[in-house]
Amino acid sequence: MAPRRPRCATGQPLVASSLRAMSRWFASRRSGPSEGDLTLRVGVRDAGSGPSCHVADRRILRQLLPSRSPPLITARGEISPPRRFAIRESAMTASDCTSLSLSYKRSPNLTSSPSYPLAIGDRGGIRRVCCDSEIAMAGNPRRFTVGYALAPKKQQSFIQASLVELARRRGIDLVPIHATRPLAEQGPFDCVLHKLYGEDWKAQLDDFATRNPGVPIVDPPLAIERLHNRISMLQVVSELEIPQNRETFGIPSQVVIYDSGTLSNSGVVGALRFPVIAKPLVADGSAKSHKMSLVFHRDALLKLKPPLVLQEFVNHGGVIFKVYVVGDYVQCVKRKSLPDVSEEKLECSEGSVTFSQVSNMTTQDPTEVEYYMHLDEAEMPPLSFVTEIAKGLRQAMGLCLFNFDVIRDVKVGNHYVVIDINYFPGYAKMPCYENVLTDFFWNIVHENKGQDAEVSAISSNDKDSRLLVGNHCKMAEDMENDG
Ligand SMILES: Nc1ncnc2c1ncn2[C@@H]1O[C@H](COP(=O)(O)OP(=O)(O)OP(=O)(O)O)[C@@H](O)[C@H]1O
Ligand SMILES: O=P(O)(O)O[C@H]1[C@H](O)[C@@H](O)[C@H](OP(=O)(O)O)[C@@H](OP(=O)(O)O)[C@H]1O
Repeated sequence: MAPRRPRCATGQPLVASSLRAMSRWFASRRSGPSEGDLTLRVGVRDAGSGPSCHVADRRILRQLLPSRSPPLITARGEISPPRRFAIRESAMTASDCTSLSLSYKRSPNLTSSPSYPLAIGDRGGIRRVCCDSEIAMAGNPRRFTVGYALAPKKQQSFIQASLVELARRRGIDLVPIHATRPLAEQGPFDCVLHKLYGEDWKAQLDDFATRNPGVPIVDPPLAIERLHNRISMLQVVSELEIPQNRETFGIPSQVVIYDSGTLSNSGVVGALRFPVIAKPLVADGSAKSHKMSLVFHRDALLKLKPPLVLQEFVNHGGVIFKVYVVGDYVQCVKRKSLPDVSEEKLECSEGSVTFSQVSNMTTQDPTEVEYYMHLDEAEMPPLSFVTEIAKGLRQAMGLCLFNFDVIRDVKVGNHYVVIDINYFPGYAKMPCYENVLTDFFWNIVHENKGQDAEVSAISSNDKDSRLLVGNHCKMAEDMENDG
């Protein structure tokens, strides 16, 4: 049975359930295209407030997304950065002049076809659901090819059938690039996605970029390289100029050690508070680069092998927050991390212990199981806060695909410490990764197509779209003005 028309009476909060009801109802109408590059937008308009703003609360949209099957809803509804999100469940109520709209369209560079408003409210509150469609797509839509060059393990985890299928349905073919054959002989591609290293690969990408100046390479090797050194990696965080209010952030105190002699130099290591974590200076994804030591006392430093970074260990309650960034999309998840080190433990622990890739480890030790039971209860950092950091990092680094690891200093409570940034992390572990990545590819190839044709592919409603300039992604300027 088709859902009943949703209503929200005057004075009621605009809650997720209203939107969910609307979306179910919308889906049941079958009044528009059911395939192709569909974009769902949820808008809210109040009398006199001018153009409708997009609904904003990610929690609302998140609840909408899993309840709908693609392609009717895409994560496109989540495009706005949270600070622009005007509607909060508790902050706004329906009034007689409030209207909610759901719209879908096929392509951002088609002009709007007439909308057909569907009146749904006969008493106050939400008056109408408007379906604005752009269905005047002539003939077969053009298909796009995204070539990917990934190491076998990465390919296996990232290129899931579900991703390939969703992208295919939206007109994007994901095609492997064979590292054993010259890149110039492969293609054509509308975008090249890669996580391969080495001088030969870099030279091939350079050559490809020269021959195909309009084809985005995600991401530029030079920008990625910054993340291969743990000092330059975190330097970018300390250079961010973001107003810090309720929550603050920074990086751990650290020193870089290039030779063994320096490990006994009080002038260099004397300022560090123990315990410290010794991390290989190079972070190139090799097993060696993940091998670390938690060092309790200064004399245990002497057996370490430079080049490395000594970083003060920050007690953080055994929880790490991983913030995944995909262009302008940001998602934060929590994982387990190293447990805190108390003063007592510090005193009775000898030397150092080694560890590797803690956040990906499964827990078997029963005492650990107990310790990590509270992971679920750990409070997440505000999404708006991590999103601001993500946006700052994205712009500063010129990267679209990365995640960063943040811990909360238990001594301070609202101070966060960024400890690691990874290029092209394990996105398949991220909920809804297929939708997020497909939207990302879609935006890249379509925005790029628009640029090629010297046509602004960004409609006045698409202010939060990204522009691809050269091989870098950056936010559209007008986003800034839309806050
Ligand atoms: N300064 C710190 N204070 C407290 N814990 C830390 C600190 N730095 C690292 N850790 C802990 O060590 C783990 C590994 O550190 P880090 O993320 O730098 O290593 P990595 O090998 O680059 O990790 P990844 O597997 O995410 O790539 C973190 O997940 C966290 O548990
Ligand atoms: O393969 P290297 O370059 O070492 O990079 C790793 C990152 O360091 C890890 O952070 C990724 O795991 P997370 O996505 O859980 O952060 C991890 O994800 P994966 O093992 O699932 O691919 C890797 O991306």
